[in-house]
Amino acid sequence: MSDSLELLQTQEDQKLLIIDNKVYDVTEFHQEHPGGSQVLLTHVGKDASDVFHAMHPTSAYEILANHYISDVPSTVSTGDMKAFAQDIRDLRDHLSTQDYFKANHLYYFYKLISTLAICFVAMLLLYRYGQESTTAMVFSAFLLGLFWQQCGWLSHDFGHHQVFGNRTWNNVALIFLGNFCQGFALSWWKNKHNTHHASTNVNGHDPDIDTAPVLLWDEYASAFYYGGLSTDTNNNKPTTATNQNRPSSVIDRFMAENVLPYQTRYYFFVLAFARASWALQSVLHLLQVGAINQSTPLRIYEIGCLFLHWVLFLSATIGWIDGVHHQLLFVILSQSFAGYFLALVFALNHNGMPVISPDQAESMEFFEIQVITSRDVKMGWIGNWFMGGLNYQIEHHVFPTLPRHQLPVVQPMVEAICRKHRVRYHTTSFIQGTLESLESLALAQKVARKLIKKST
Ligand code: HEM
Repeated sequence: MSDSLELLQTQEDQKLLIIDNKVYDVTEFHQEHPGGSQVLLTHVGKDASDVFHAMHPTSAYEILANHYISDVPSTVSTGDMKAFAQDIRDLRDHLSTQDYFKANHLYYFYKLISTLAICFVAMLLLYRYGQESTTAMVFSAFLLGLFWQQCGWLSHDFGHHQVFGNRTWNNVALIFLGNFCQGFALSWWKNKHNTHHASTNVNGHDPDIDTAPVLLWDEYASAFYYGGLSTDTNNNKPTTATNQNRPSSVIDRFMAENVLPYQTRYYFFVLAFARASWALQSVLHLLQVGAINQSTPLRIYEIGCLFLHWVLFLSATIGWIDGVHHQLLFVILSQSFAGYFLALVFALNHNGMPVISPDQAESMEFFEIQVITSRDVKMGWIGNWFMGGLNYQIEHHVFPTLPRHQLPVVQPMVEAICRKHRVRYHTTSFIQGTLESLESLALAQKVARKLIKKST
């Protein structure tokens, strides 16, 4: 791969990438890229073949042709990993010809109706008993939290275009489930989530592991965060793709000295705020940046759905619950339940799995990175339902557009290829996976304690 990439060392501002042994110039295109500029920039200067095939419909191939500039000789990274990646590509082609990528619409109809039914029961309870029974109000908050979580998984499927062949319909469903039902601005999520898929667990590029100053997930993050603090004083803070705008402030230092060295103690407490914090970030993103490269009707629909969500949620809370204390309790409980239901699953997907430096990522195959940084979790049917199929995280990362109901079918095929090529394929239980995440927090915390001692 490195031989090919030398061809990409050109004029300073030119942005080139390789797809299927052809060089493309995206210097101007990246700003109008329909998936957003950020995600495309993660692969400038690299071989983007597999990530391109994983994320695009056939219509994108026509646009690609407009940016072609030259061919490169066919040389790829190490022999073993080249063979591994080729086996995964062959499997993808096989699955595609056998229609595995075509969703069962009946399955998704059932998912939609059963998910909306949870909301209906939650609202009915609140409407009928919200004024007289605290237990009913608490149970309603629990169900609403569960509804938001399930909506999250369903919008995730539409967001990856797993359901409809027509991408506009996927976006329409995504915005209904995400913005209207769940209260998240989906443009924010799409941009963040697709960047996460393009550079999973790559330090400084994957926004999902950039959670400082609240949590540090690995020793790189600790070293970077504490290193940044010491260079701050010289106004010389290092920057990466995801943290360019991170403020350097008294708060950072306070967190570094008094909070982050104890992160394992407050980890479970902080999960309660996960949903509220994501919702707030997403609304702010929509107001500041706007919906990414979408048509005007979709933008209006996105903003309108989000506005309606919060108006209806607050109206039901104020109208159907007696007294400010109970109203406040309902808001806090419903947001916290959803926070736990979402974050406990997210933490299992990649936290505690290897974190890769950008230099290492350069010399690795896309599929190799996806497999070794993801974790599958063995669950029964209730667990599968609760985790929304994300417990097949490895298969989802290898084939993001594969419909959820196909993940268990494809799982043994992906595992067999990994075993054949001795690529680490990690499967574990819910509890063991959570303990692994905690261990990585503990390690990062240990490093943080050493670094803060050094800097004082
Ligand atoms: C010259 C190269 C590229 C071209 C011409 C291109 C073109 C496109 C087009 C046309 C779409 C819209 C597809 C649709 O919804 O109809 C799209 C979406 C997208 N692209 Fe690219 N792309 C390029 C490179 C990349 C690279 C390198 C990445 C990842 C690193 C990437 C990631 C995405 C993502 C995540 C989406 C959003 C899919 C969604 O709607 O969820 N693209 N791209």
